[in-house]
Amino acid sequence: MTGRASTQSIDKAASRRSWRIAETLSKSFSYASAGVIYATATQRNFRIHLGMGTLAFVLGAMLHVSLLEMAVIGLAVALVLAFELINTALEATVDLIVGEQYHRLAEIAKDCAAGAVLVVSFASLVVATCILLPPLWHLLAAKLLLV
Ligand SMILES: Nc1ncnc2c1ncn2[C@@H]1O[C@H](COP(=O)(O)OP(=O)(O)OP(=O)(O)O)[C@@H](O)[C@H]1O
Repeated sequence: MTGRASTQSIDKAASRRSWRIAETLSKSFSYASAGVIYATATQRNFRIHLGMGTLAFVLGAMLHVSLLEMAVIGLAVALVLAFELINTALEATVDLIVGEQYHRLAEIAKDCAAGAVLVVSFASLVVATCILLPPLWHLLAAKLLLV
């Protein structure tokens, strides 16, 4: 079997097992948007990260950081939000499998997924601080010296 033929047969097998499939690109986009809307509506941490990300963008704009620095902040914020979405997906999958029962492996899976979010959140905070703190410090120092 060629590579393409085997990919097609895997796709067919996967679609047979799915309750619903995205037949068009626009439907695929709308299902993905539904995931983001769900996380925003139900996940407190997602909302906190969204707020922090917005704050970083506003600060960046106010401090006139370069376009490249804004792009780095954007990537850092997107990374945290994407990890939060994956964490939410994993939590839902674990709950689907074990329900309300305690299972040590469910605990490990959820704790590790939350740990992954913590690691990227911390790294993104360091990145944003490295970019925003020097100009913020200059601005505050200039204001204090003028007073
Ligand atoms: N079925 C389970 N078996 C064992 N431990 C579990 C189970 N479900 C949850 N836990 C434990 O409870 C913690 C919180 O689980 P929960 O599903 O509420 O995640 P959460 O608080 O929504 O996580 P996050 O803050 O990352 O969104 C998990 O990190 C895990 O330690």
